[in-house]
Amino acid sequence: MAEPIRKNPPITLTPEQNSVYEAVIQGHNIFFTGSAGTGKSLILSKIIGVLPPDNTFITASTGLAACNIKGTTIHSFAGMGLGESSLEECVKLASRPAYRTQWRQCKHLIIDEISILSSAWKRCFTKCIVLKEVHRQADQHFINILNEIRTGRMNDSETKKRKLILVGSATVQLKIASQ
Ligand SMILES: Nc1ncnc2c1ncn2[C@@H]1O[C@H](COP(=O)(O)OP(=O)(O)OP(=O)(O)O)[C@@H](O)[C@H]1O
Repeated sequence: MAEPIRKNPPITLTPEQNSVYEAVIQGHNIFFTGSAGTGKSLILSKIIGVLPPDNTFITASTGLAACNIKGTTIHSFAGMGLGESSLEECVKLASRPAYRTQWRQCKHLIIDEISILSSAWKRCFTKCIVLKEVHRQADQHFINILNEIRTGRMNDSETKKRKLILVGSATVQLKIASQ
């Protein structure tokens, strides 16, 4: 007889992760971020799972990021090209029937990888949460490297250690390549 398929137990959010989830439930416009492995994707999937699909639009700033969350690009959602025209022209483009319907329907707009977009979005959120606790790996040195890559602040005195790590493990190289 075939073995029954065992499902992994659902992952419980930590208090800092839960603060993001709760803020969304409470209706905040929220920006959340954090270094690699802090659980951003996990939280996002929980949020997507709980918001009503008929009025929630899942988008990202790039096609690749959009694919990862089974969404569309923000540009495709908004219907105003790259949004580089005048305000008047953008409103006109977004008012075309297909886009007007989406905008009217939309009560929750998720934008992944939002930092890539121009900074106007920063005025839109009422809460910002930076996740600190890393769950993917316990190697603090490696975590520091990932954080430095993420913020673009490379520390010269750390370079030698970094090289040792990069040469030492193919897994690490792959992980760095994907950040
Ligand atoms: N509360 C938790 N309990 C157990 N495992 C967790 C928890 N949060 C996250 N993880 C695990 O840690 C790993 C990293 O999580 P996730 O991919 O969501 O992080 P991320 O911040 O999106 O990372 P990246 O920025 O690299 O994409 C995953 O394997 C995830 O299942």
